[in-house]
Amino acid sequence: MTGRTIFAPATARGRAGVAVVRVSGPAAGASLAAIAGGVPAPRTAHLAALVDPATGETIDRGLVLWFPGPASFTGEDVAEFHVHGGPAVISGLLAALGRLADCRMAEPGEFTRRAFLNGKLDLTQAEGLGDLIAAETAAQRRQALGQMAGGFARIAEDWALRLTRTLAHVEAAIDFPDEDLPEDLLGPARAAAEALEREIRARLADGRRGEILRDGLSVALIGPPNSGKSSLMNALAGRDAAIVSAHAGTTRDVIEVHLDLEGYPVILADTAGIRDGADPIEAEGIRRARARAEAADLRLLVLDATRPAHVVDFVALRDDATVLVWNKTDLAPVPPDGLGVSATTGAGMGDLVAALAVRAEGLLASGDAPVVTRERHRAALEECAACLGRAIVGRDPALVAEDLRLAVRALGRITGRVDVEDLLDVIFRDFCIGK
Ligand SMILES: Nc1nc2c(ncn2[C@@H]2O[C@H](COP(=O)(O)OP(=O)(O)OP(=O)(O)O)[C@@H](O)[C@H]2O)c(=O)[nH]1
Ligand SMILES: [K+]
Ligand SMILES: [Mg+2]
Repeated sequence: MTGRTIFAPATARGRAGVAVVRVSGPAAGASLAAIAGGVPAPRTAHLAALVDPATGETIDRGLVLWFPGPASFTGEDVAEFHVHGGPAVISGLLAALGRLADCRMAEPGEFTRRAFLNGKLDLTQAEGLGDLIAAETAAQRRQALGQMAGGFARIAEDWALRLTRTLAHVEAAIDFPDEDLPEDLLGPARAAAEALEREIRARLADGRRGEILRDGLSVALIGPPNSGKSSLMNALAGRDAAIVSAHAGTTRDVIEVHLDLEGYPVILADTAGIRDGADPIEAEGIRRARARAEAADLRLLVLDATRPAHVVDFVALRDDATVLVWNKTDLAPVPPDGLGVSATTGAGMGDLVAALAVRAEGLLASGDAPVVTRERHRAALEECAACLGRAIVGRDPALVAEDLRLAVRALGRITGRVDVEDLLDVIFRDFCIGK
């Protein structure tokens, strides 16, 4: 498959009122001429009969749009075909496009890749776009939009520019070693590196809120057998996701449901009841329950209100990230601490959801500040901070310069468009003007 012009459905597979097929590349205009009988005015919807040039058969009547580059999503010439969203219409259009010169099906992500290569967006914005398409809750959508707007990219690029200035000063002094003592020279650079390292470390100490929001907050239901963990999960999910029975030791595998908790995404996990003396299969379930509880961002310790003495068996599992929930309050009063609910009658469920939402907000809300949303960002910032740490204690100007250079490179990888040498050129040009 060759061809510099790519095409692909922009909408999901299946039957739909409308499907959009996008074409990007040098032959995008030619594809409109060949199939829609002409190229409409830029950025204006135009109704046309869409004809397969190979057979002369009409595929559909639909809207076509023309976005000449560089003012398009990819920065290239782009054509859009808005057709009826039936499988035969789409396959007919794709087949017609595939027979045109220079045209081929796009690889996954290729439109966005071209947009990146043409400087339409940086890597964090491309990731934000992916996150927006995957967003299931309002908080995820807000975070993705913030990242698409370039908030995090601006911070990373500002840091990279500051750091490159510092590097330029160190390098300039290395080139003129007689003018200054290394100590005088490295003092300001060290101070700048220290300030930046502090800023980066502060960003990293964010409780991973951006990453957790992307993935969903992991909440585990734990407790003794038969306290009603599965009943509670079903009540929260609004469906029979897990088996409920009066038999102690019903749940063995970890069962997950996805919830939208007032805009925050939650992955709720039901687990095996924890007790001693279980058979080997149940014991494996209990091992999985403990592992999930440990990995969770938040735990709901579910106890049976008719058995308040159970609370002493679970003191070791209680911490700041654990909410105590007394279930079966339709049978017994709520013991002193914790939230009372009844999975059977629904009593207290509203309060439980509200309490969970408050916890989720505390863990995930970031105000409007851009945050680290991926391990990739975190790894780059960690590496940058580590390089700065070395530069701060370094005594040899050449080695300090090298560490600063590596620190800028690490920042540059976040957006994928910072080049140390380019930045240095700009900065040294300023130096010359000043001298
Ligand atoms: N009266 C009453 N019974 C409940 C309530 N919640 C659960 N039950 C009953 O308690 C029993 C155990 O419920 P499950 O949801 O299976 O409990 P579990 O904690 O998941 O149990 P394991 O998976 O065995 O650890 C079932 O008979 C439920 O019908 C409640 O709020 N009130
Ligand atoms: K049970
Ligand atoms: Mg269960």
